[in-house]
Amino acid sequence: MRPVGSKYLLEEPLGRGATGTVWRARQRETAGAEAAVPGQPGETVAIKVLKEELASDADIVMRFLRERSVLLRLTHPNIVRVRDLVVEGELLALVMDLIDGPDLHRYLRENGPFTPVAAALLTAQIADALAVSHADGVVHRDLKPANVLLKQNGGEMHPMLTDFGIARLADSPGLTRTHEFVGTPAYVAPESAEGRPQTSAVDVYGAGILLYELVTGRPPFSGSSALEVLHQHLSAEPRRPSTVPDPLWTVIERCLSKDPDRRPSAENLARGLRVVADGIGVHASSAQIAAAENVGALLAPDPAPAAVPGSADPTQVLPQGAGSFDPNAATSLLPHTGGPNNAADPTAVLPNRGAADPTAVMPPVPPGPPAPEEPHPWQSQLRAARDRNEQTQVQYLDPNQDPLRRRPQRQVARPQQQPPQPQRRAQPPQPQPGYGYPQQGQPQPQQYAPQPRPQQPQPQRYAPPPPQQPQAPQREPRQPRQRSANPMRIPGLGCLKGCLFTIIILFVAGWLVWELSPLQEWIGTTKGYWAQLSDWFGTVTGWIGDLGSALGK
Ligand SMILES: Nc1ncnc2c1ncn2[C@@H]1O[C@H](COP(=O)(O)OP(=O)(O)OP(=O)(O)O)[C@@H](O)[C@H]1O
Repeated sequence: MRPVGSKYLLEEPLGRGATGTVWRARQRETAGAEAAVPGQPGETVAIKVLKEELASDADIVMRFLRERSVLLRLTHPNIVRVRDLVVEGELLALVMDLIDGPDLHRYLRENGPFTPVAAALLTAQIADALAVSHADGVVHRDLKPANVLLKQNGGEMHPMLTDFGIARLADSPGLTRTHEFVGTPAYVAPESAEGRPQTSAVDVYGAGILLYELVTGRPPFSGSSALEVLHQHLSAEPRRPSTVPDPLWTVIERCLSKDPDRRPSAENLARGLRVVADGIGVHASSAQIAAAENVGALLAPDPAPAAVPGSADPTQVLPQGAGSFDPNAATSLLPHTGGPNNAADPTAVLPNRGAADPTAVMPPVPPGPPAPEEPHPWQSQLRAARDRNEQTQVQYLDPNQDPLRRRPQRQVARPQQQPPQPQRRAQPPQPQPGYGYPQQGQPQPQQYAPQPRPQQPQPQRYAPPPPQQPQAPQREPRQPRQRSANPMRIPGLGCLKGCLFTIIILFVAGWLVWELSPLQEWIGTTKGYWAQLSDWFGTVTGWIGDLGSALGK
């Protein structure tokens, strides 16, 4: 079991998509105030761990953080609730409610098409969810059966729309800087394929495709390549199956209109579908049947559709050759350069000169790409989020501020240990402001920033400790020691040397006394010491007298 942040433990993978892997996970402890749902220890959740290539893209990480509030605030009975966002090192994860049930793509594959009534009622609930998110300015942009989870409520199935905001994340400049488009070919609205301005009407188009697929078992447009599918979205009309009642077909046709302004708003779509469901059921009254036949009048477009910022580029052209496409796979990932298509993967990425910034409601990205070496404006927020989620951090602490080092105050307080400091500080500053020795009272960002950028605070908590080597040349050269060349300081060595010296002196003195004094004779004759001394004195005196008389002659 792998921890995600300090609050969650991944238990087993539930499924894998283009943008990441969804895991069943368990809450270890209650999440903090930054989570929309704090949760209880032991609670089971679903966690979507975004792919490494997304998590390592700075733009996507920033977008993820910016969209935190959007993702966390979207609540509706038909929207899978996002409980928390985790940023941990290079890992980005969305913590969601765990939905017990299959996704709609799998359900369709295993059980075949829905009845028209069931399809209308199920799509009406999805339209409810879209209406709420569109009112909040959020466009899903990747509506497809795989993103609808079927929650089992007793015998009933309750559709829950998921992956809000994920298409917007994947469509970050980090992935689209080579002009790609993010989407799933079978569900892409014509204006998205063409790179025209996109609005919430793209979700209504996706709902129309989904509705068609629910009643027929397959999406309306298919082909041998993604490009072929996209061309059909642009120019082909959907073929009407004989099993689809007139009123339902009216709704599908309006949703699949090439002109986004002709598509109903999500709210009107939900209302229209319920009227249709009532009118085509076996117990429908004549009034309900008549209302269903007039459903077209209910399908008014949205007067103020939510826009997808940055999606307007009339110069958009379709890619030249986008690889093969498996129409039976509900999802597909197309390479950025339009190479071969891997039909097993979900969300498609196709060349597109528009769709650069899918952020719908959050503050726009500052215009123009930042200089590569400049810190991203959101970097401090990213750092803060990472700090909050990371379990353990080793952080550098200025020795002067380390309470463990400061504790033995006796040493710090000694006045005789401080004198070299004022001398060093009095020296003129070095011409390398970024790497100066950390001094108390100076702002931290300047101490550790590799480049002097006073306006933009640098993350400092995890900056490596400032190198100490540059300080060494500033020290005063030490005077060579005069007293000893021995670099080792042995306690008591001076005392030992004094003792040895005394012993040598005593030895020499004793030897002189032994040789020059009458000591030897005295010991040999066993005389008394003073008698021997007076004999010796008499001998010396006599010897001096003889010497004097000899000199006098
Ligand atoms: N909240 C959830 N609770 C339970 N299962 C989930 C949850 N979210 C996703 N899953 C399961 O995980 C699988 C993978 O989900 P994911 O959203 O990554 O796939 P996808 O929609 O096919 O791909 P993508 O959206 O990335 O293009 C889904 O098939 C679904 O069954």
